[in-house]
Amino acid sequence: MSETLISVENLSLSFPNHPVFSDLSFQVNRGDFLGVIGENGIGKTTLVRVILGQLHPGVGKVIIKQGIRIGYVPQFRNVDVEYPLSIKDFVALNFTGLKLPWLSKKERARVNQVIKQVGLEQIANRPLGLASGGEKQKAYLAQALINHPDLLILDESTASLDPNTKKELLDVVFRLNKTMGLTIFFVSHDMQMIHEYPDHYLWLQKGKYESGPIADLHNENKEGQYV
Ligand SMILES: Nc1ncnc2c1ncn2[C@@H]1O[C@H](COP(=O)(O)OP(=O)(O)OP(=O)(O)O)[C@@H](O)[C@H]1O
Repeated sequence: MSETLISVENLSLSFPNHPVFSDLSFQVNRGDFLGVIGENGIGKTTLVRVILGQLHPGVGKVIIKQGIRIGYVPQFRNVDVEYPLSIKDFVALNFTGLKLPWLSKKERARVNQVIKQVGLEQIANRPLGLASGGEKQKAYLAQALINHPDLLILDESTASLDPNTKKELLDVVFRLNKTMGLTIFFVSHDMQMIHEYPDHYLWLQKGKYESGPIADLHNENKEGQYV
C-alpha cells in the first residue's frame, strides 16, 4: 500500500460571491506524478495555496502527511540581468538565505549535487541574470530540491518556456520521479504535457472535476481547448 502524502476530502471553497471548489476529493500517494489541469481562473493556484497551508478550506478536509517536506517551483519570472548571484549561490539561498557565503562542506556538496541533478553543472558559476529562461527555471528547480523534499509542486513552471525547453525541464522532473520516487504535483494548462509526463491527472472544471490514471484522460479531451 502506498503512503498517502495529500488527502483532500470533500473540499469546498469560495471567495466572496465566487465559488471555486465544490466537493473536491483526491489523494496524492508517494511516488505519484500528478498532473493538475484546468483553464485559466479555474482554481489551480488556489489549490496549491490550500496545500501549502496559506488558505484554509471552507468545508472539507485537507490532510498533509505530517513531517513531509514540500519543494515549490513557481511560475517563470524573469530575473534582471544585473542580478548579482551566481546560479550556485542562488540555489544555496534555500538553505537559510542568510548564510552565504559561509556554507558548510556538507551544504556545498548538496548544492553541487542538485545542480548536477538538473544539469546545470557547466554553468553553475554564471550569474543567474545571464542564464536563459530554461536555465533559470532549472535553477529554481534545483533550489526547490535542496532540502530533500518528499513532494515537489510545480505551479505552471513551464508556462512561458518554448516547447523544447519545457520538455527539457519536464524530462529532469520525470527522471527525479522515476529514479528517486520524488512525488510530483504538476500544475499546467498544457494538455499535451499532461498526457506526456504524469501518471495521474486531476482536471478541474467549472463546478466539477475528473481524476484518475492518465490512460483515462480521453483523447477527445486532448483535442479540447487546452491543446
Ligand atoms: N484572494 C482572492 N480573493 C478573491 N478571488 C480570488 C482570490 N484568489 C483567487 N481568486 C479568484 O479565484 C479564481 C481562481 O483563481 P486561481 O488563481 O486559483 O486560478 P488558476 O486556475 O490558477 O488560474 P491561471 O491558470 O490563470 O493561473 C479566479 O477567478 C481568481 O480571480
